[in-house]
Amino acid sequence: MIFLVNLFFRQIKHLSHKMSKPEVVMVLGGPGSGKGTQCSKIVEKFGYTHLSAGDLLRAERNNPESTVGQLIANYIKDGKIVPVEITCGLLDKAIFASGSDKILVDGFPRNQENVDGWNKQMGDRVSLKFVLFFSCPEEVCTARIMERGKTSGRTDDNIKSLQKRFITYINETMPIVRYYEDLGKVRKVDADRIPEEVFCDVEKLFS
Ligand SMILES: Nc1ncnc2c1ncn2[C@@H]1O[C@H](COP(=O)(O)OP(=O)(O)OP(=O)(O)O)[C@@H](O)[C@H]1O
Ligand SMILES: Nc1ccn([C@H]2C[C@H](O)[C@@H](COP(=O)(O)O)O2)c(=O)n1
Ligand SMILES: [Mg+2]
Repeated sequence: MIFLVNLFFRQIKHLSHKMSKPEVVMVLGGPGSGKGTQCSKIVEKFGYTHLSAGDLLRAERNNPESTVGQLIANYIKDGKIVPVEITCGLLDKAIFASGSDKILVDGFPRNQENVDGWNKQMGDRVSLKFVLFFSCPEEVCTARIMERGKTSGRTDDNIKSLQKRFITYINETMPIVRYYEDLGKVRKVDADRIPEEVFCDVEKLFS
């Protein structure tokens, strides 16, 4: 009898675990604020799966069979935000393919269309833990990106694209940070310090 009761509760636990929604932390901040760098550290210390919207878009752009590759290439070079159907579709696929229940969504949502598309497609299927926001002055970010551009091979790591990315960030992404702030979801971290110091604050949010 005790064996059967134990088995029953083990099955319930197993099922509820399978049915629980992946927990998502969205990671926002200006170009070069250190989103990717800090995400790698979170992965290492806390076992999250890191999905960068920019990386997923670049992979899709580089896929010769993609029907939207050229469109993505144009948007990225111009520092504009790719239509949400594409980005959210890639994130959806990657989140559920990962099988992970702890996901970092890096660089998304970047505008109101991203928020609306996400809420519609993913709102009920994942649970938003918080939005990690890296605050960093534009001139610091610019210096970092120009340095990274010497070796990154990214088509948008040049001063012309970067200026456009910053305009997009100020005009379209900052209102989204404020939207989540009003919902009490934003955890702001000063990113204008060495990576290890930034991570000292980041890890407190996950511990
Ligand atoms: N705290 C830091 N101090 C100095 N350099 C940093 C710091 N964090 C990251 N970097 C460097 O700055 C560059 C940009 O960092 P990273 O790629 O993490 O930024 P990002 O926010 O993901 O940028 P993007 O939005 O362009 O993808 C990299 O070369 C990285 O090594
Ligand atoms: N939600 C997103 C995220 C990224 N992009 C495009 C436009 C960005 O300038 C580019 C690079 O992103 P990053 O690697 O810097 O995070 O990718 C987008 O359109 N929508
Ligand atoms: Mg990045």
